[in-house]
Amino acid sequence: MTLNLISEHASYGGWVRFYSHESRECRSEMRFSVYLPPRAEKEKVPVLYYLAGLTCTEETFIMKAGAQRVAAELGMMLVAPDTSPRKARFPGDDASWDFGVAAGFYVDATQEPWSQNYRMYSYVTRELPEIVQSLGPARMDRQGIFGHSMGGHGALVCAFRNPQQFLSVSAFAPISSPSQVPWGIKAFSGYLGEDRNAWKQYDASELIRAQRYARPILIDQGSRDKFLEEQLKPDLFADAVRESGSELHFRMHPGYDHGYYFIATFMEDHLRHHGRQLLT
Ligand SMILES: N[C@@H](CCC(=O)N[C@@H](CS)C(=O)NCC(=O)O)C(=O)O
Repeated sequence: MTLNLISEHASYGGWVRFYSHESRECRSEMRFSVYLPPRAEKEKVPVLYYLAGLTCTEETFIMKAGAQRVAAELGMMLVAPDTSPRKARFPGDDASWDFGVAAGFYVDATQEPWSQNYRMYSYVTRELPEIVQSLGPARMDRQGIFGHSMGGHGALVCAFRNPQQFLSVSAFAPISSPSQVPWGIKAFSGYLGEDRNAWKQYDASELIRAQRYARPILIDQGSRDKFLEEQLKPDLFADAVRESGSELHFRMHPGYDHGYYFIATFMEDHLRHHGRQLLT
């Protein structure tokens, strides 16, 4: 596999890098961004994956979330993949912003034609970590994952299904009960088909109801998020967590909306949350 360095930019004493490569799982070009903290020049560091939301790219997080300063201080590597394949094209894949291009929902699609390339779950949990390992300075025994909205859903699912791999998890405004909200129903019907049993493995509420997650889960939510009532429904997830006996730190922030001004405000708290699990 050839990794193509698209660009690099000095940042807080470390490096922001953008890469592209031919993906084994997605069978087309994929892109991701990386932040290497200064400490990575001298020793291996923990790695924290960030999954972005609908309409986002591998640039959104690294440009808007303001995570590099604290990642540099803590000595944590950041990795943010794109939200879907882009070069594999199918009819209707850009007809709406909540399905198809930039809306991969971090699942392995089973329905044609999406199943040919839309394999974001395997990409994030298997292929991307292999690539990260090949970069050199990542401690692969210290991986965490977080994300926003569709990416918050992805992060919770990846962590709950792979608790040995991802030792910490958090989310901003996640779609945490996708089987019960319009965004999730549309995506899962299209990518996974109509059998709702197949949806459970990608539904954070269903997954946590069936197991106790051993580490604290941090979720931040803005009260003025226009998607809160219809798409996010954090109460459903909180109920499921309660049933499982897991530890949820859910914070509702008055006045904040769904966007990156909200995310940037609480980014430091999330990085320190992951640092507490990973920097040991
Ligand atoms: N296009 C949508 C908004 C999509 C949206 O809010 N996307 C979120 C993730 S679900 C995001 O992070 N957008 C990128 C940004 O805010 O920079 C709309 O018209 O309401």
